[in-house]
Amino acid sequence: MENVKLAVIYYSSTGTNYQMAQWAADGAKEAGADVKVLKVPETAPQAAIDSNPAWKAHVEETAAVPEVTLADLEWADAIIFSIPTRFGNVPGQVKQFLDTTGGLWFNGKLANKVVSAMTSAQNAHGGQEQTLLSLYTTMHHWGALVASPGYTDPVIFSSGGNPYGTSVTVDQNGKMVEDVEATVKHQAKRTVTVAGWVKQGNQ
Ligand SMILES: Cc1cc2nc3c(=O)[nH]c(=O)nc-3n(C[C@H](O)[C@H](O)[C@H](O)COP(=O)(O)O)c2cc1C
Repeated sequence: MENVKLAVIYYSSTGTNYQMAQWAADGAKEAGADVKVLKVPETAPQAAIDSNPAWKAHVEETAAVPEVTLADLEWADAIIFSIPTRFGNVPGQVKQFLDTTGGLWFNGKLANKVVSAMTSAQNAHGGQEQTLLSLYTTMHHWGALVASPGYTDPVIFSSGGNPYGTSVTVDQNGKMVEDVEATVKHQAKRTVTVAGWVKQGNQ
C-alpha cells in the first residue's frame, strides 16, 4: 500500500505492547506503508515506575522512541493502537492522550482515519475485548473508520480468535502465552489496505 501513512501508537509498561507495535510496523512496511512507531507519553510518577524493575527497565530501553504528538495524528491515514488492559479499560496514559485530541476533532481532522487496535492482559479472559471496545468508543466519536480484523484470515483462529483486534495473554513473567506475531502482521496489513482503499476513493 504505497503512500499510506501509518502511525503505530502504543503504550507499554513492561514491553508486550511495544513488541506488538514492532510486529505491526513490520507487517505494514511489508505491505508498502510509510510507518512511524510512537509511544504514548508516560504520566505515572517516577516512584511508581521505580518500584517495578520490569517497568523501569522498559522505560529506559525505549527512551529513544518518539512520543506521539497531535501532528502525528494529523499526518496519519491509518492508526494502529497497541495498549494493555487496565481493569478492562484503556490505561490512564492513553486516555490522557486521547483527551488532548479535542481541537483536532473539532476541526474535523480525525474523521475518516482508518484505525484498529490490539491489546494484552494477564488473564485469558481479563478484559481484552472490553479494552478494545472502550478504545473504539472514542474512535467512533472521532468519526474514524474501525477496520477490525474480524475473521478475515485463518491465522486469527490460531491466536485466540479475537475479531475486535489482536490480543495476547501475558504470564506472571511477562512472557506472551499465545504466538500472535502473524496475527498482528495480518491486522497491520489489513488496516493499511483498507486505508489505501479509502485514500484512493478520496482522490
Ligand atoms: C493497574 C493495572 C490493572 C490491570 N488490569 C488488568 C485486568 O483487568 N485484567 C488482566 O488480565 N490484566 C490486567 N493487568 C495486567 C496488564 O494488562 C498486563 O500487565 C499488560 O497487559 C502487560 O502489557 P505491557 O507489557 O505492554 O505493559 C493490569 C495491570 C495493571 C498495572
